[in-house]
Amino acid sequence: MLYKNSQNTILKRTSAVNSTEPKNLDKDSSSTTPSFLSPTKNETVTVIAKNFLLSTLDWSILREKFNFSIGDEVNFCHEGPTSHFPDYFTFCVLLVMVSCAVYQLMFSIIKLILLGGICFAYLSMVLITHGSLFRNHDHLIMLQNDSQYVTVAVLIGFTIALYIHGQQTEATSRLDFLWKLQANEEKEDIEHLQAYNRKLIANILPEHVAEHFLSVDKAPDELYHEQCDSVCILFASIPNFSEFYVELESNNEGVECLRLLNEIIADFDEILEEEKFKYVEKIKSTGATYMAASGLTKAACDMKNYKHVTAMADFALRLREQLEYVNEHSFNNFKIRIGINIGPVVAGVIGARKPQYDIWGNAVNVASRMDSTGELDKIQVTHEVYQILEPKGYPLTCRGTIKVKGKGDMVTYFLNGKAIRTPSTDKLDGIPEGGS
Ligand SMILES: Nc1ncnc2c1ncn2[C@@H]1O[C@H](COP(=O)(O)OP(=O)(O)OP(=O)(O)O)[C@@H](O)[C@H]1O
Repeated sequence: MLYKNSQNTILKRTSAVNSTEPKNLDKDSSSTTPSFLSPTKNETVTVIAKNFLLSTLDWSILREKFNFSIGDEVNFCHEGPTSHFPDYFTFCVLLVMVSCAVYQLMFSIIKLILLGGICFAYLSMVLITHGSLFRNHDHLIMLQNDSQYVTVAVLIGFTIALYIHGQQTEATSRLDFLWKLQANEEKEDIEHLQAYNRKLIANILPEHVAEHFLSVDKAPDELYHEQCDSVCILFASIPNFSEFYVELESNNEGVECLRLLNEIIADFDEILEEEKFKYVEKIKSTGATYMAASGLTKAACDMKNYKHVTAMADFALRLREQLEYVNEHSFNNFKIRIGINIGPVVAGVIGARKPQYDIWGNAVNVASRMDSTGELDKIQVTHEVYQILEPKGYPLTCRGTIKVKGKGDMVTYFLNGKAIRTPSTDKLDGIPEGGS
């Protein structure tokens, strides 16, 4: 049945083609018509045979003959513009829609409006203004279905698909944005934490040691230690603080005493912030004993002018002054006792979870002994320290020989005051301060 319809249509169309190109068709037919169907026979038989042969022609020949462009007048089609390939227009519109859909920064609702607009505009052309284009196309290629409505379905389906895709893209972009925001916040938090950790480590450890521990190429279990040749060590203790410390209900079980000790130690720490004490490093405070050292790094060890030793002497004098100030304001009578020594030490960090920087060596033990065997309100120094400070104008008094546990007899000195530079001689002169 279908074949019959097609054949009829072909017959109709070939007659139409014959009317437009009669010579060519005749030529073609004459060349392809066998001799037993020559015009000398019955005319009706000839026409039937010719039409039969034309119906068996290759589709490509027909297509070649029907290669019309839009606007060509074709007798057997409906009126209006005709194109053999109106699908191309549909494909072009689909491409335009795809180019809108791939634009990621656009809201999906705006995409929908845009796609809807394009779809509406094209469909009004397909259905209203240029409907004949598709109908004629159907006639031209003898389709039984209606390509006009297929185009409508394709376009609407495509618009919906692109809208869904747009929504998914938008959701992904929003998620990406939120993740980026979260990642930035986390990055800032980590940076703050890192800065805080750095500060903490820098407070626990000397700057150069903290740098070593914060460096990435440091092995986790590696022991940090260094040999320092000329370190000036100070021990400062307040022996009568134990008399002051009592646990009573009135002083909150001793907390108020600790509060005062904390203030004293904090004041000592604050003195170290001064530029002139940059050579001095606090090592630790144990109870009412404060321990400091200078010359622990190459930069902080001045072997020419012994600035790290003079800085330590000045620091010891400042500690004494500071305690006097505390006494004045807290109505107490604390007494400080200071010992200073110089010598080689080994510096290192012990512990992993709570690392502690410390120094060890005979020089440290002797410095501790200078404190423990010293006198209240006095700064006792060894002969080595005396040899450095004395030429620099510091007033020192020889104490004589004392017995030091584990060291035997030692000649020690008391540092009496600061050294100042007199403008006339440009030499360092000592000005005694307080003590003998
Ligand atoms: N790194 C350090 N930190 C604090 N104190 C130290 C340090 N190194 C040594 N000392 C102190 O130096 C002092 C002298 O030490 P040394 O080893 O000569 O004697 P000791 O017999 O071990 O000590 P002690 O007589 O106090 O029992 C000791 O009281 C010790 O506490």
